[in-house]
Amino acid sequence: MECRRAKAYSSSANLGSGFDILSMAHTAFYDIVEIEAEYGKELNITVEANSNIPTEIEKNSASYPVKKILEDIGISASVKIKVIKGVPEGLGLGSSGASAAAAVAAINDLFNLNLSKNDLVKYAMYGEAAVTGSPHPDNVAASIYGGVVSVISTNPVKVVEIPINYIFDILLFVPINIKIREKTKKAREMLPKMVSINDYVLNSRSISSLILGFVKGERDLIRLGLNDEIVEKARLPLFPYYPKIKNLALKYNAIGACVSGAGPSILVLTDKMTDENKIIEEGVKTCKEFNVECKVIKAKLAGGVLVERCY
Ligand SMILES: Nc1ncnc2c1ncn2[C@@H]1O[C@H](COP(=O)(O)OP(=O)(O)O)[C@@H](O)[C@H]1O
Ligand SMILES: N[C@@H](CCOP(=O)(O)O)C(=O)O
Repeated sequence: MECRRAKAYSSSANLGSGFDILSMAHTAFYDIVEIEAEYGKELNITVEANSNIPTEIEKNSASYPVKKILEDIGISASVKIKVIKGVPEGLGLGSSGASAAAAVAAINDLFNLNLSKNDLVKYAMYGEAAVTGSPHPDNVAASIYGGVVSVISTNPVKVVEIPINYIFDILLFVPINIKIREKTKKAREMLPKMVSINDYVLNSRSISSLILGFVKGERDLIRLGLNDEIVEKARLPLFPYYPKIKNLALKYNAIGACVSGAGPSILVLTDKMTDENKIIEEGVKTCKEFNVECKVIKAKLAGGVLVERCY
């Protein structure tokens, strides 16, 4: 039996106004997916996990993309998938996406499929569909590519890595006593069907400012770009402490702050001009005011998914 082990990092999607477009992989957490397989008469997949995630093939974000790949290519095999969760679920840290990213990379290597990174993203999106009902591409793109990515097309999938020319650190406020079942699915249902032209223009300005800020290495543009008028506002009941945390992050000169994915975690970008200690101290107090216990995780940008043989 051949076996591959893949490691994929957590991610923060959206980055303000880049809903379903932008995402950043970070070293805060990672998932490991191990896949063992041998050719057989028919396709048979089993999945086990070290946490309480669904183990039905079509409901787990690691196994569903594997099934899709093997069916499309026409491979009959007996496949055992082991998901070792490191990314906590339902906190806006791309947990389902990290498993999906690791799973597609492992199966690609195991069967020598030579799928491109964009193909891996395409299949990993089935993992998000399995979990939220909609195949959002941003988290899986970041976990597969690493760094900061922009998904500029989904049909066909095309992901662009954004060159980062400004050095920053990452702080994540992660609420540890909030558990919302099917959080991203619910958060997507909160979104408006129509947006005003005014909000559309403001968001377009923000996204262009953020991308240009990263590329040109200009702090002010990144700060201006980390804003959103549409998605974060519609979802505010999921993270009522966010405006206060964002205000104090800006007060203590963070580069900027936004909701991490669909929340409830908050992403703060910092640099040497930032008073990180104050942000952490006052941010944790702010969470408490809302009866939320926040753990603060310091992280850096992470690389893309890695695959090795299991021994
Ligand atoms: N392999 C997996 N890893 C993490 N969550 C999974 C996985 N498979 C299914 N799920 C389900 O997906 C949900 C978490 O995904 P989601 O709501 O998108 O949050 P997030 O991606 O922010 O962690 C949970 O309900 C979890 O049970
Ligand atoms: N673009 C998606 C991102 C969801 O990220 P998650 O980490 O919260 O699952 C959305 O905003 O719905």
